[in-house]
Amino acid sequence: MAPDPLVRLQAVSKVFPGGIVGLDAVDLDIVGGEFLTLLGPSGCGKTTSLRVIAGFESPSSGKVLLDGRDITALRPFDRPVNTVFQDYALFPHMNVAENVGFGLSLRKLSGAEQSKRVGEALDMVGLADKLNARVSELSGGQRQRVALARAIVCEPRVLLLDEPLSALDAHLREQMQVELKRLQSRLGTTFVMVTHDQTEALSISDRIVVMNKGRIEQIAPPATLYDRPATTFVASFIGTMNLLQSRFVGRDGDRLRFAAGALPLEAMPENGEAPSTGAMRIIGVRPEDLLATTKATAGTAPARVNSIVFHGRTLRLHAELEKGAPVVIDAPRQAEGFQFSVGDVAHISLRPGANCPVLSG
Ligand SMILES: Nc1ncnc2c1ncn2[C@@H]1O[C@H](COP(=O)(O)OP(=O)(O)OP(=O)(O)O)[C@@H](O)[C@H]1O
Repeated sequence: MAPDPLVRLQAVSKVFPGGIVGLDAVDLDIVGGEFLTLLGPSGCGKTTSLRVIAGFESPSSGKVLLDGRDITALRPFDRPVNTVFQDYALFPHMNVAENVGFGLSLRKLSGAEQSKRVGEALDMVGLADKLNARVSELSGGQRQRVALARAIVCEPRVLLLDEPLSALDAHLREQMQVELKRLQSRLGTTFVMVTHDQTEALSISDRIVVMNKGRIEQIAPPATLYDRPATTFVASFIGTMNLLQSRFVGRDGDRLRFAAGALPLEAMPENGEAPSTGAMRIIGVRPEDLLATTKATAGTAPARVNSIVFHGRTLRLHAELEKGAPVVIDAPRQAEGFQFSVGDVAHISLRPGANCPVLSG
């Protein structure tokens, strides 16, 4: 049985003035202690979801529950929830300790207790030696850490993070991803993060919620989302996925067998159900699950190479199958006999053992 959720969004909709739908009947269970990421393109409803949990936005309909209690009408400051904003929202005229202690000073804690907790929070984010520094003297990464310390010092049940790393350069961002995950594990606090960066979501989260147009497309751990996306939207949003139209031709043990032109495809059964024979379906195939050879053999499909892009250990071929269907293949640079040029015909086949999901919608 699934554990009781810490936070539950129950049929939450948000319609903004002018009839703009921010959220459309969203049901979401957030488990205590997990690192959950809301991922999706601009305008899909990520920030609105976060603001509804924080209490900055009230739903047009539906409920927000915390530990089974209805908190929909509770004001933000009465919720055991804290938010780290994209721009950090630090007070420039205060030093680091004052910024971190600000939330505590609103509570009735002794001065000694406040200093102890500020010290501990700064220690957690590796800034114990910057207690008296001015915010203006800090680097972007250090400001980010101060914002985190300020959010965790009040020991919220849920920490909400709205694109917390977007202001950092790529290198620092990757380092902070590791730190953020480590901090979350140490605290055991539930983190809910918004990002539109799929690499960030995949590397940091226990579970990812993929959103599209105010709705949830799929909720799953990173590997499941990558290996078994449920819909064409998720498949195209997470990594690169070839979407091949294919006709179901029958079963082969556990595998479903499809034919896409001359390229035979195996796919995973969806919920154990096979489509009816002859039905056209969309199959997702990762670029690394396709092989390209110079010679045609049984089971290969010809594709004209339109471009070749250097990707480090692999070369990415952008090619066109018969009838103009685009296909992307990642080929190891060292592959024996790898000698394609733009304009060549590559003969494409499925890597033996590759698992390709059958996608809906
Ligand atoms: N205060 C508002 N008034 C009117 N429309 C709004 C308001 N806030 C959000 N919206 C609309 O609701 C939809 C969802 O917005 P939201 O900010 O949640 O998206 P998002 O996924 O966080 O996007 P981004 O990645 O660009 O921040 C969008 O169409 C947006 O224009």
